[in-house]
Amino acid sequence: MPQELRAVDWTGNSLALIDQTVLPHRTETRRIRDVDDLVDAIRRLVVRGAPAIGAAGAYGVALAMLQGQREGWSREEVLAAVARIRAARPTAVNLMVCVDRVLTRFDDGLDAVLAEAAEVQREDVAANRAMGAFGADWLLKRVGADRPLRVLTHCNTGALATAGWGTALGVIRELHARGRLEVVYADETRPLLQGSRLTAWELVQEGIPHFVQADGAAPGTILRGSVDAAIVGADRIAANGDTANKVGTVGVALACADVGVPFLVAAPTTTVDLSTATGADIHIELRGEDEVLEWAGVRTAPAGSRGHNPAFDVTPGRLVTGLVTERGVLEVSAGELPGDQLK
Ligand SMILES: CSC[C@@H](O)[C@@H](O)C(=O)COP(=O)(O)O
Repeated sequence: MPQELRAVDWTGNSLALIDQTVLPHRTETRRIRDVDDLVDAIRRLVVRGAPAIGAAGAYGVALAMLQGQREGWSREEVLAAVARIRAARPTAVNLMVCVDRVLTRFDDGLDAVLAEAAEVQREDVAANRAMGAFGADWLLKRVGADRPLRVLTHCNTGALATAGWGTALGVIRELHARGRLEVVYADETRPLLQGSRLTAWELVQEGIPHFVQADGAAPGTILRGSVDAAIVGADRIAANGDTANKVGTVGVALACADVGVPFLVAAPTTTVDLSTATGADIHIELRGEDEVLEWAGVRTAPAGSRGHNPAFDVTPGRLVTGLVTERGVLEVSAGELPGDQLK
């Protein structure tokens, strides 16, 4: 993928989002000018991935201000619209953190808000680049093999999921750039296929060798010894290291722990939520039943079945071998995260 690709971009008076619901078959950009359309885009995963929805939320403050100017909203109405953006999805803490950060410039006017949102975006790309280097260094040392590595990843954590480059996929891209990557096992990521549609698309753009596999294949692939490390992203990391990420992640972590394969979480410090004590306190988004009862809009489960569709699961901190942030790698399985190193 060309590095310039931006999942979230500000055009001057609107937000341009690459529509991730139609990839990889079509590359289309949605122009968003209204708060309702942004909330809908976040909920339907037109824009998705914790850092990318953080960036969209940051620009969403400017969007609400502009819509407020056009439609004569009061200050309270603009702030209520911002609150709706902030609550569009509950699990990824980046959305709340980025909206709150940009809101601190609200009283300084639109230009100040836009400058802060642009800074959120710039810092995210820089954090991803740093994580790529730290994660690759750590993995090569930890695995200690003098051959290229075979890594497994779950969901999509690349340029599409961030302001640019990627978190876990950024580490993978860095390994590839260093000539130290043999192959990626990309879990397809049921039910919305972020792995087979989005990660595989990014890997094809980058010329990175990969297999797409069913989520159910992941533990077996790890137990067979075909994987040197698993690398995933995160939507929220609690103070004790418990990590919410796309549903299916915890099975990967359990298999890695069983065979002693490193399980690495790559996430910027904006994903770390020290005010949430443990994973049990993380609000896990429950999505519509149809996403699991249907396939491409056609009902597959029998009439009478109910669907259970949590979008995320929580991997206990004890199963996380290392947490890569823009500051370096923390080995977290020993217990509580050292908060002073993360904020
Ligand atoms: C760098 S993205 C990290 C996480 O946000 C990612 O792994 C994930 O779970 C995304 O879920 P999604 O529902 O597609 O927004």
